[in-house]
Amino acid sequence: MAGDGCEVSDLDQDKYDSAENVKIICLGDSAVGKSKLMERFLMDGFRPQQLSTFALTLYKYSTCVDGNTVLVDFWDTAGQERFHSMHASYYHKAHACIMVFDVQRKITYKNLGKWYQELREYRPEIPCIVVANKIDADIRVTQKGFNFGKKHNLPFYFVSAADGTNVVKLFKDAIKLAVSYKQNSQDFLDEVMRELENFELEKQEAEDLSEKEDLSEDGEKPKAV
Ligand SMILES: Nc1nc2c(ncn2[C@@H]2O[C@H](COP(=O)(O)OP(=O)(O)OP(=O)(O)O)[C@@H](O)[C@H]2O)c(=O)[nH]1
Ligand SMILES: [Mg+2]
Repeated sequence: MAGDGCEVSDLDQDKYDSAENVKIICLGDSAVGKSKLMERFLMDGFRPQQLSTFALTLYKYSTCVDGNTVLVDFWDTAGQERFHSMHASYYHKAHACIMVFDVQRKITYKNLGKWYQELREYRPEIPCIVVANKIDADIRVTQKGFNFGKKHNLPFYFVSAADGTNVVKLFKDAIKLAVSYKQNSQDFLDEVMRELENFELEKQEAEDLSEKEDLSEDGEKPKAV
């Protein structure tokens, strides 16, 4: 992405502290359609960027929420989810999560519990939307009750990356939730992290100061008369 000035800060998590940036992550078993959903939503203007070191793809998207420009980074994984565990940095400073399962494979629905548990370990309070993908394969699945959403009090959508059903709604809602989370949250972990960062800074300052004092003491030793 030459020339747009983004390359340096792409993985600079501090940018998510600024008001206009939000980070939305996607979770779920391999092959449930996470990437296809993102591609379907971003088709007109998506700019995939393969960062092989981190094995993830960032999709950048700019939109307007309540009259303000919002830059969204959608984070998509490239394979690690097969091991049912993501690197902590994937969750770090995320503002919303889209959690996907495949209506054709029961196991991917069963595994939502594991994904949700891991999500909550890192991000106890961010909004999370549960998504039943591939409904085009058999529309009758929409008659079924999938209780995971209800059980955890999470919004639930039937979607299809293949024919586009509900995809725009899903992503627009996810962005709104991410922005409102960012504006209103008093996420306990965020607070703790901020406190810890301040604490580290203060500690460092104190150490620097005492080093200086030691030095000046050395330099001003009373001379023997
Ligand atoms: N019928 C149908 N197939 C879909 C749909 N979405 C994705 N697929 C297919 O499912 C397969 C997996 O889709 P991906 O988007 O690559 O899945 P993923 O979750 O990103 O998989 P990993 O990157 O391995 O974690 C592909 O063959 C897609 O064509 C859908 O809505 N309907
Ligand atoms: Mg993928």
